[in-house]
Amino acid sequence: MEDEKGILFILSGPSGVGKGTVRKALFEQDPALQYSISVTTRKPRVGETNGVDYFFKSKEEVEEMIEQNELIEYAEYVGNYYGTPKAYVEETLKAGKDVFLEIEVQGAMQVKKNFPEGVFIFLFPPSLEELKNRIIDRGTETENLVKNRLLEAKKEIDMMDEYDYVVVNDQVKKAVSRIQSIVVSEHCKRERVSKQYKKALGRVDL
Ligand SMILES: Nc1ncnc2c1ncn2[C@@H]1O[C@H](COP(=O)(O)OP(=O)(O)OP(=O)(O)O)[C@@H](O)[C@H]1O
Ligand SMILES: Nc1nc2c(ncn2[C@@H]2O[C@H](COP(=O)(O)O)[C@@H](O)[C@H]2O)c(=O)[nH]1
Repeated sequence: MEDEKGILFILSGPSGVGKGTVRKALFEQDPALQYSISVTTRKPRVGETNGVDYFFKSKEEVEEMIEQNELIEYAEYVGNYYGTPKAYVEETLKAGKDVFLEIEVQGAMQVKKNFPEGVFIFLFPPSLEELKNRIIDRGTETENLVKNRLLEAKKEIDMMDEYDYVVVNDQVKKAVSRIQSIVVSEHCKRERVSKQYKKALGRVDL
């Protein structure tokens, strides 16, 4: 279906649940999927690259992007701005490719207003204890930031009913397989109603 638009998938869930890990594993399996790189005012972590993990920006630069309406959504999360550049998402969907956003819940709720046709997936931890251990073991946050992220996590989990799908990340492989099923299912749904698909059937004399 070449001139069909791609599907926008929104993957969210609390910090440390494994969104990045699962998304990277999913993309290894399906290189056709496209990742929307966010802007952030957070400082890069060891091993993170500008233009790969994030576009690292100053507060003023992100505020200018907000002012110029260049972001689909943005949020202030634990002291930093995070946002999704509009142009990349719109152009990639228009080109018929599926786009994944990996964003927190406040931002996801803004996307829901502007892209109600998006597919909203909430990644869920096996337990809060496991979530805490994953953030601590990642070793990227100070004790205070771990605490703040866990406080946000509780609020985020309260919003999970707003999502189309909830996927438990007990094991990365299983979570990837569940998301792959969602991607396939959403494509089937749209092909079923696609005018082009009906046209492609052609006519036959009975
Ligand atoms: N299924 C899993 N089982 C055990 N550990 C996991 C699993 N998924 C991810 N992890 C680990 O949990 C930690 C957090 O994962 P990751 O950074 O992908 O989370 P995230 O949701 O993207 O976090 P953030 O929102 O803070 O960026 C990492 O150290 C990762 O290796
Ligand atoms: N609303 C948005 N949230 C985003 C975006 N990009 C990432 N995120 C989320 O922020 C938190 C913290 O990320 P971290 O890299 O500092 O651990 C996490 O939940 C990310 O998914 C975005 O563009 N908009």
